[in-house]
Amino acid sequence: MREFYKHYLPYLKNYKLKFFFAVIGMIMVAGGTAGTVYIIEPLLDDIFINKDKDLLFIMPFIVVGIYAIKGIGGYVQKYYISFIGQDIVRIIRDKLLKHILELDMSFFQKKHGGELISRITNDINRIQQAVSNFVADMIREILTIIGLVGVAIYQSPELAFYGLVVLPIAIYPLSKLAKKMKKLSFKSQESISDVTSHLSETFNNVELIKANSTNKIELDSFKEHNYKFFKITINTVKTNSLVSPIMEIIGSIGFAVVIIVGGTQVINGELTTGSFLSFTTALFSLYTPIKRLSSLYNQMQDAIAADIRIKSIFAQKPEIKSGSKTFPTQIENIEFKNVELKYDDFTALKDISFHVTKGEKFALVGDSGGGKSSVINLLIRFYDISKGSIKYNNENIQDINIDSLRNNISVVTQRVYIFNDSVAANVAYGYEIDEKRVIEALKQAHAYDFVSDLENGIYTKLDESGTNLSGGQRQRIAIARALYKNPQILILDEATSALDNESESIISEVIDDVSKDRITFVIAHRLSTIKNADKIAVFKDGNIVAIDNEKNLLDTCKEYQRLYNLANI
Ligand SMILES: Nc1ncnc2c1ncn2[C@@H]1O[C@H](COP(=O)(O)OP(=O)(O)OP(=O)(O)O)[C@@H](O)[C@H]1O
Repeated sequence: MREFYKHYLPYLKNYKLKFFFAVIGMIMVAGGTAGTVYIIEPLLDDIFINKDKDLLFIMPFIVVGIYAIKGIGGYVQKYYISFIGQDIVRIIRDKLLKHILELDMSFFQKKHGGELISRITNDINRIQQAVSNFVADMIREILTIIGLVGVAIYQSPELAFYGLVVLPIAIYPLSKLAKKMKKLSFKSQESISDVTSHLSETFNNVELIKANSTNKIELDSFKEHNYKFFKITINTVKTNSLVSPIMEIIGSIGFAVVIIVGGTQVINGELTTGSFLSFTTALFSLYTPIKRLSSLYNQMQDAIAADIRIKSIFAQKPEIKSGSKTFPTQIENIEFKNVELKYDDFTALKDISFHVTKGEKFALVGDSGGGKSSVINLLIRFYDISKGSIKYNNENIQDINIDSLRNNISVVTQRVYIFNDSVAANVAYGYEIDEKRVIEALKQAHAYDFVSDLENGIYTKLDESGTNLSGGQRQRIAIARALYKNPQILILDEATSALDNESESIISEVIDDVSKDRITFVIAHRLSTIKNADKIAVFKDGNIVAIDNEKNLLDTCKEYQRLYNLANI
């Protein structure tokens, strides 16, 4: 718990004034509660027994006054504490997403999107309870306890001793429950993360699920996760609900002793009825804040578990470090020299060497899994090499600033991302919209014809999943987006695979056109797309078996001949 607050206390420091108001509110609530208990004594002894008429008319005002103080205090405390908690959570959420987005691609390959969503939403919500409400509730309950104990001791120190001495007995079972709660909290957070992951996977693959009629399989597997979460939640409720009966049973023992001792004192005239009643009410009222404190402690375990999960993400650091040099203003050449790439223990690229100069189109072909996309991963520095070197104009890739590198490269893949925004915003993604340039890019990508037929032209809103466009149209929007950036390096990774033959041949011409003053990499299974490439690298099992133009490869490279024959069957 100390660790937890060490982590969040610095955040609380920014809210000193708000916290001060909240504490005033808490003091008003605690004072009000103690006051309601205290007034029982004058109510009974002075008004009912001594028949004090003056007090009879003052008392209703006092009662209303005390409750007003308690009510206003409660409101002030709740508002400021919620404000602090929600604001801290907002800041942590932003920080967590910023941190996650800076992590390496390898992190995202290993983590489910759903799990990450669960961390940013569910786990952080659990922390919100702890950083504000729990602190506030704890302070308020402790102040209330102090107030009530004060009243009890004031009325009768001896009875207070008998009434309160039983409390330590409760500590053992309650601490056992707290330990159990901590374990359950971990399980519960893992389980809700499974539920979220499953949901996100289901919605991402809804096409596949519907096309294969696997609704039932998906639903059954979801039901399993969902039921597991339910069971853990019920276990949590069971554990948490034990706090109350334990406290009450132990409390009743103290009360029984008080009845005997206090009752005797009242009968013998050593204690007034009012004092006795005021005391017993204080004692009764005392069990509620103590019960709440213990329950809060249990819920705190939930927040600690969430905090540990969140910290484990904050502890992840990107291994790919940005260099300090800016990307060359004019790219002249790119060189791979004896490059090796490992994904954990698996060597995906072995001894890769090639050289590309400005204006060239460099094609990568080969069987699936040959290593083509891995070369792209290296070009944009999603991964670092384990051997060899990659140079842009004789500058080592590791020395170049990553943002500046990526700002100069456009990648179009088979998987097209369309954002829930206008065509123009989709094309200019990441940059200011310049209407002229948007239209120019759309024209270059042969997309302007169908875009200008849309209801609002380039300002037509597109669906997030791009469902109001055909596959080929989406692909052309993606190509326009890549061209809008006017990149020095253009990478097309199976970018024409969704296009029909006619569109594909148009796009092939576009590629020829736009590749003149930059370096273009093209991966294509359809060899017709890359027939004009200046160099074609033939990949097999992580190696390049030959690099040449199509004519020479057809004459000399058996692997290329095999691919060519397969493509033309
Ligand atoms: N992130 C990754 N983690 C681990 N292994 C990977 C990763 N990405 C690719 N691989 C493995 O590296 C090898 C090369 O993959 P790569 O995607 O580069 O092939 P490719 O030639 O582009 O294939 P395709 O034509 O199917 O896209 C494959 O065996 C693949 O399983």
